[in-house]
Amino acid sequence: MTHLPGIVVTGASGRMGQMLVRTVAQSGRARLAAAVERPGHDWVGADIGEAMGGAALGVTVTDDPLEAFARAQAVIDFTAPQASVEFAALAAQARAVHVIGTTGLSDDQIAALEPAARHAVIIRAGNMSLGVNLLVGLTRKVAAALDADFDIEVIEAHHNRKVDAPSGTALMLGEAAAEGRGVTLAEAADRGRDGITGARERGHIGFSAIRGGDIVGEHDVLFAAPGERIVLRHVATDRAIFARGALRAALWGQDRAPGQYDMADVLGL
Ligand SMILES: NC(=O)c1ccc[n+]([C@@H]2O[C@H](COP(=O)([O-])OP(=O)(O)OC[C@H]3O[C@@H](n4cnc5c(N)ncnc54)[C@H](O)[C@@H]3O)[C@@H](O)[C@H]2O)c1
Ligand SMILES: O=C(O)C1=N[C@H](C(=O)O)CCC1
Repeated sequence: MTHLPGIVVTGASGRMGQMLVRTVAQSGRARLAAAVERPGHDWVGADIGEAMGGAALGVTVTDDPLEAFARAQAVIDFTAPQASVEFAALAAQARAVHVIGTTGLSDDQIAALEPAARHAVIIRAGNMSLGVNLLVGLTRKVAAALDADFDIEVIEAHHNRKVDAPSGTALMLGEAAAEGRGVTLAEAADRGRDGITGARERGHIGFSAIRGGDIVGEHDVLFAAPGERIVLRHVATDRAIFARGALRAALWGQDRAPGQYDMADVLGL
């Protein structure tokens, strides 16, 4: 029996789920303790490695999250908003670190995580990559240095299967821009322009979302003023960057005090 921390991957058949299964299994720093899918999914009962089209990994896909979480030290969860809220309560019951990559949570769903965070570690971020988390800091800094002559626009592009907009990353970047400006994103955000919108309002932070093909994730923060523009850009070309960040978070969370954390905490930014 190995003493490496056991990790459960939820949503194991998904784009991120499969990347996480490979990342954990090949890491040498953790072991894949379980793979969870929703009840009724074709993969439940199959070996996760074989279901992914490769060699058996000796881990059978289960639809019983609590039983799986109870056998592990951490849960890495890139699924869907309501599933992540439910998993937070179960992970807290099992005292497992819960790493949440799921995006698109409503304010109420985010608030619903708080009871679980009183008993266990939750690490949640709309983007787990090092590059984006550095870009968040740069965005805050540039926004603080510029006045409202610079219109701020966050432009994001993702694959055609993505269900939420703006992306979690775009919202992180928007929050950072708002913080730099000394305003709240709730008061400054301009989302979903269509039709006769009127001229752009000074001080607003705009969002645009592109969806197409297999784009992994691209984000620009545009600062546009009369006579000049600054563009801060991150381009993801491989989902492995998110999976590596999530595994790093799961290991970092071991032995931390219960509470809610983000990737800036994990990366020491
Ligand atoms: N934070 C980040 O760095 C980051 C990076 C990539 C994707 N994401 C987010 O991760 C989420 C998943 O993205 P994806 O592209 O892998 O989606 P996907 O649709 O390919 O995968 C989601 C998986 O979750 C499973 N699932 C849904 N409800 C479930 C439940 N109740 N129990 C068990 N499994 C359940 C689905 O069956 C599916 O296999 C999205 O919210 C996406 O925005 C975040
Ligand atoms: O593929 C996705 O979905 C992604 N979601 C995150 C977001 O919403 O920002 C991170 C990038 C990929």
